[in-house]
Amino acid sequence: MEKIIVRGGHRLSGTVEIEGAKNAVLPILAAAILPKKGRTVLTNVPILSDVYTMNNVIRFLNVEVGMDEKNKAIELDATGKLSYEAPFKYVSQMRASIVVLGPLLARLKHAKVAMPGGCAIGSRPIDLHLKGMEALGAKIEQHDGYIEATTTGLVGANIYLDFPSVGATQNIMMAATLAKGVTVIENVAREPEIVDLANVLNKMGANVKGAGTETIRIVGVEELHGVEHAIIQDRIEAGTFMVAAALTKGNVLIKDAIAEHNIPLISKLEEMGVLVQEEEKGIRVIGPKELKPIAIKTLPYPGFPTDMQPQVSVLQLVAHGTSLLTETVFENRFMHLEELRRMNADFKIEGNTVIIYGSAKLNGAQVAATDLRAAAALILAGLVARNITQVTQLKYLDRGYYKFHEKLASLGAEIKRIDDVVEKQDYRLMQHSRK
Ligand SMILES: CC(=O)N[C@H]1[C@@H](OP(=O)(O)OP(=O)(O)OC[C@H]2O[C@@H](n3ccc(=O)[nH]c3=O)[C@H](O)[C@@H]2O)O[C@H](CO)[C@@H](O)[C@@H]1O
Ligand SMILES: C=C(OP(=O)(O)O)C(=O)O
Repeated sequence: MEKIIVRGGHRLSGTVEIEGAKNAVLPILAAAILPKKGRTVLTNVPILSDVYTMNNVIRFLNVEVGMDEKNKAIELDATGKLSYEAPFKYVSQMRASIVVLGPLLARLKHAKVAMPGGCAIGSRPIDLHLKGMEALGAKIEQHDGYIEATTTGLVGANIYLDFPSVGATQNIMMAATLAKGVTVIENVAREPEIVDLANVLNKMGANVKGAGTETIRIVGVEELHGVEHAIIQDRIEAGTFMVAAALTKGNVLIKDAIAEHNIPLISKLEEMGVLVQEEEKGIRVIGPKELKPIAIKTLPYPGFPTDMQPQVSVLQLVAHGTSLLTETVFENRFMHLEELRRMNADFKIEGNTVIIYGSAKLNGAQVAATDLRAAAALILAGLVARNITQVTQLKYLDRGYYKFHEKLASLGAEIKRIDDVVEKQDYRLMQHSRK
């Protein structure tokens, strides 16, 4: 079994580089289904297991996909005859695969996509995606664990989303690019990743306006063409390193991080006493001697991101005083805290709020990640825990972080990633280095 072993107590310092955003590249790979002409070349692509999974999904649909890991680029060609079915085998590995529904429907008038199901952070229905497709004129049937959508031709419509779902906004936006007439989607998600997708679609020849605001207006076009595009920086990876710096009383420059994408996080870090400076080369984060407690409530963008909630909960655990953490986006995103209890965390869950008692003297323990950001949170806790923390279930970490332990090690953390074969030897080495 692979695990990350970390010995706490080291201040992080130096410069760290951030990858392209997972949550931007995944829908953009789905968008590469749309162009009937030309190749699409994506750069600044993060090398993550989710990206390989999405590549497999669209390869199965007969899109040609060439991944160039060295240059962090992907070349895509969807000009051949495409297939309309995204099977369970791939969709079950990653919920985000549901965003192929809209592009397939737009391009082929037919899509059959396995139901993605929920995950460890809660039930994750897709009713808003389907409502949008139906409004555009698709007939939806659900059978044998699949959603089958057919249309004689999508037609623009006015759509109001009951909740600003990121995936539903992306799916409807992509479907509407090739629909006849005008589509207006209200109460849409406003995340930077939505804006990145809209930029790609517009480069492809679509007419999408308003991305980043509450209303998106799309005028359908006849066809789209391939483009070149560099994926935006990952604000959640950047945020995770900001937390690492704050937690370890460190001084870290997060290179090329975009402050505007992380305003709620930065403002909460400042409230805790962390110094956050925008510099020419990125964002510098300097941790204080003592963190102050804070109240946090997750919300759709531009509110505090749910994808930073587990990491920030570790700051709250060690802050001096009682903090509150309210999760409003997902119904079950506190599982990392139960693992952190093994490390001496003290908190009480009341509905969707956690009372975090703070001033924790975290102790190293063996803990297991339950999802992607839980994995990051447990490793962060290990950075400030006494003795050794061992984190397993790294498949979750690899979904969203590239060389996480190497980046932390380059900043001064005592951290290793090992498998069973070298485990005993490396573990002994770490024990030894302590003496
Ligand atoms: C690949 C990707 O970009 N993933 C992000 C995306 O996920 P994802 O697109 O799945 O998240 P959504 O914004 O759709 O989901 C947010 C909430 O809306 C609910 N909902 C969603 C769709 C729907 O049809 N019906 C419904 O009720 C979900 O159950 C959840 O409670 O946004 C989330 C919220 O910022 C992030 O945590 C994920 O990292
Ligand atoms: C929840 C996340 O991703 P996904 O929607 O892909 O599960 C995440 O990135 O934290």
